[in-house]
Amino acid sequence: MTRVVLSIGSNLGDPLANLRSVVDALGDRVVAVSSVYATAPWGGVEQQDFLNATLIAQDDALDCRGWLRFGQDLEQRADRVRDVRWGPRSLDVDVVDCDGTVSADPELTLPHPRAHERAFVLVPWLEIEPDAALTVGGAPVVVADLLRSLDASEVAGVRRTDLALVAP
Ligand SMILES: Nc1ncnc2c1ncn2[C@@H]1O[C@H](COP(=O)(O)OP(=O)(O)OP(=O)(O)O)[C@@H](O)[C@H]1O
Ligand SMILES: Nc1nc2c(c(=O)[nH]1)N=C(CO)CN2
Repeated sequence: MTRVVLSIGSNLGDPLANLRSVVDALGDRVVAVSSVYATAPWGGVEQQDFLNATLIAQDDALDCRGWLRFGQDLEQRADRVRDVRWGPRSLDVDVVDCDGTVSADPELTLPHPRAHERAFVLVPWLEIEPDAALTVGGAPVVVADLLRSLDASEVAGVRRTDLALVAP
């Protein structure tokens, strides 16, 4: 049994439908789904705002690599084109955490190497797991503390919408 934290995002096509496709594919493996947040683009590329959410899921058979492939398969199904780094995309599925595993493998770095810098990941995560912690630089850090140390303007760029993903 593995328990993962997934960050999902979209700013192309029908972003809400793209996010819903992940919840649908997970089915009863969903443990918790955050609200959907409209977020200002992170990373310096000028583009449309994103919709983002964070999910917790568990599965008896999938290992951490299996979760990576699961996400990549859904990205492909959403016709994701790999073009500009940190640019527009129909669907991005990132493995933020997988059972607390720490790995520097470039194909699957755990925890996700940039999750701790991203309010669009941490704010929704905190909503569904208020005592969440993430390993940063080899030590566990409480997500609420990570958020406090992020640039206030980035946090201010995260706006909760009244759209909600409904878990099955
Ligand atoms: N924890 C992880 N979750 C998802 N992909 C990862 C992870 N660690 C490494 N990768 C690798 O990152 C590669 C690039 O992923 P992707 O195209 O989604 O990056 P990106 O969304 O542009 O940027 P970022 O990784 O900063 O979110 C993938 O081929 C994947 O193998
Ligand atoms: N707000 C926001 N910004 C981003 C996002 C995202 O999901 N949300 N994904 C990116 C690609 O990794 C780059 N920038």
